[in-house]
Amino acid sequence: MDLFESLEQKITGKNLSIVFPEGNDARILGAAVRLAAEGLIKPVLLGTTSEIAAVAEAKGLDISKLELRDPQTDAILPEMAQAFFERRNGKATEEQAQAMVKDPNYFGTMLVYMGKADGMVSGAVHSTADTVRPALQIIKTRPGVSRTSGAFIMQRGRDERYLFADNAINIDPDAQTLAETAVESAKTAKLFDIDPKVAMLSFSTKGSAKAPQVDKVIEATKLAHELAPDLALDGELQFDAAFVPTVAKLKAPDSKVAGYANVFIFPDLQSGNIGYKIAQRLGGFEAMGPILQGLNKPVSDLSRGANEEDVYKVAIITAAQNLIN
Ligand SMILES: CC(C)(COP(=O)(O)OP(=O)(O)OC[C@H]1O[C@@H](n2cnc3c(N)ncnc32)[C@H](O)[C@@H]1OP(=O)(O)O)[C@@H](O)C(=O)NCCC(=O)NCCS
Ligand SMILES: CC(=O)OP(=O)(O)O
Repeated sequence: MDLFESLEQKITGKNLSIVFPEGNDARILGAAVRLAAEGLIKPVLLGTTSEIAAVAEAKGLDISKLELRDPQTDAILPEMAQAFFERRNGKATEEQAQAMVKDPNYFGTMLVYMGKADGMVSGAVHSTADTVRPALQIIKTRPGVSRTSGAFIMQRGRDERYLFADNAINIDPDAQTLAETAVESAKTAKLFDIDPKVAMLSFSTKGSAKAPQVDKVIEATKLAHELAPDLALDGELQFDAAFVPTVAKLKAPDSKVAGYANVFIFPDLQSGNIGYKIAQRLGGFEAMGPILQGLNKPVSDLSRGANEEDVYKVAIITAAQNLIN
């Protein structure tokens, strides 16, 4: 079955609502109208109603099925500011809380935190840092996960599909963060009908190079095995050893994962972010994400290079994350 047919089946009838803080962006508006018309999710768009209406009119879109909320004037603001103040627990004053919840990314994140929406999709206009920081501060990670990470589903054609992580969040992850990223990525992969075989990537395969950066991946592999003993996972592996069976036979002949990996864990954000964009722009893969993993509730960032179709797909993925979290 096609990936999106499968995800759509999973969310149909669940009446899940997704909040879009960038409500007056034409790509967001187009995707939201389509999602509502197809009855897949209930979109909640943030922004000034007149501005959203003007963009919709210019695009010829009917926004009658969308819920619009203005973070500057919404009646929930006092209750939200109090909930924010309590959640920040000494890290914001009451005055700061009242001001911060008017920011669309904070307002949207608070709707999710307060159970008024089932997920949030932002980042078509805002940077990753501005998009995800409210989620890190308010929604926070699930028990057992100390750091959230960002994954991409990489798809080419109908059936060729891999999961890459972390391509978005942790700049220089330590071994524990890498291990958690690997375990969370395997869970995310299952949502996309990938039977996970996880490769811990490096510039070294099984001791072929010596460096502190390699030691980190070796340690992360050990920790990941401890966290998830039944998971098919191996490292440290170069990408060719992880992916190409003939190379795997030469470089890692005893590995059950090498040559057949479909979940790739990058050792740092330089390699991860560069790696996914090369596969996307040179390799012809569609890159869906970044999907934030390990949070208590689903929040997704978008690349600022995203188009309307990307927004549509990331919203469906975000809604579907409710079913694994
Ligand atoms: C994600 C990112 C914005 C966090 O940076 P930051 O806001 O400066 O982080 P801080 O250390 O000030 O932490 C802010 C809060 O988030 C939490 N946090 C930070 N990183 C976290 C992570 N990976 N997982 C969970 N929580 C995290 C901190 O614990 C802190 O919480 P607190 O305020 O309740 O104590 C930063 O790591 C970043 O810029 N990453 C790269 C993003 C990027 O540009 N990617 C490329 C394009 S996709
Ligand atoms: C994920 C990512 O790289 O986002 P952006 O292109 O917006 O920096």
